[in-house]
Amino acid sequence: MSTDENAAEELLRGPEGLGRRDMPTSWTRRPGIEPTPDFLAMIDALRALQDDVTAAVPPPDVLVDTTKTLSELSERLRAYAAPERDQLTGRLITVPGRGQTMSPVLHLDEWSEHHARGHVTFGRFYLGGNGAVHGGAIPLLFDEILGRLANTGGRRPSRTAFLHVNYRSITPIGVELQIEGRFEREEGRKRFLTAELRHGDTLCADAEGLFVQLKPGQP
Ligand SMILES: CCCCCCCC/C=C\CCCCCCCC(=O)SCCNC(=O)CCNC(=O)[C@H](O)C(C)(C)COP(=O)(O)OP(=O)(O)OC[C@H]1O[C@@H](n2cnc3c(N)ncnc32)[C@H](O)[C@@H]1OP(=O)(O)O
Repeated sequence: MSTDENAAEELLRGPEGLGRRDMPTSWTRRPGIEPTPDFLAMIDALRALQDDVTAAVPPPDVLVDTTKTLSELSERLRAYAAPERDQLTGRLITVPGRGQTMSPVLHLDEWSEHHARGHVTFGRFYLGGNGAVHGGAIPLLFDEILGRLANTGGRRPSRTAFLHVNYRSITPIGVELQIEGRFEREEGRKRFLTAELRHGDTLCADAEGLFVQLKPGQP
């Protein structure tokens, strides 16, 4: 088993981890819906495509061909569109990246109810300019790690009320970065969390997030 598969197993088991039993049902995999290796392979291929499209400067004939193929693929998948409750992308919380391609794949190496540590590599798709990750992509990653921490440990569901991000130095694409998040404190429905993103000894960005516990019936 790979480290990620082990991590996914632990995530399911708990007891201290970001266990599936701690998650509100609507956000977890519904019984009977399992991520198949084929589905995850499709997501990996899409991630690679996003990176390749970003970097490519193809000649006109290749462009025409590629566009035709992409349109055909869209049409083919559209026939299998499911309602949100049955959707797989983004809901596979035991799989690094959750089976989605919006944010980069967050690999969690260590976690508890109050702390999480992991690593991530932003691909070419996330390039802002001059080798640096786009400033809008970094909050995606912070929301991911803090959102998980805010909602683990048997806590009731919460949503991000604010996410303050400080960009301390450029965040390079194509290299492994380290990320760490902490559950700092709770005041009534308010949960305060912090996180840092580092490249080696360099602090790239840090964040403070407020997550507010939802009241019954709040979407
Ligand atoms: C259902 C979630 C379950 C998650 C399950 C996780 C498992 C999945 C695993 C892996 C995924 C990882 C990734 C996912 C993470 C996702 C999290 C997101 O990104 S959510 C999308 C973005 N956020 C929104 O769309 C919120 C939109 N806003 C709202 O819905 C409301 O404004 C809400 C709920 C945040 C608060 O509204 P009120 O009406 O319930 O409460 P009021 O009274 O306004 O605030 C309560 C207290 O909070 C303070 N507060 C609220 N907003 C504040 C702000 N922006 N700044 C400062 N204080 C604020 C208020 O001043 C108040 O404080 P005082 O009790 O008086 O001390």
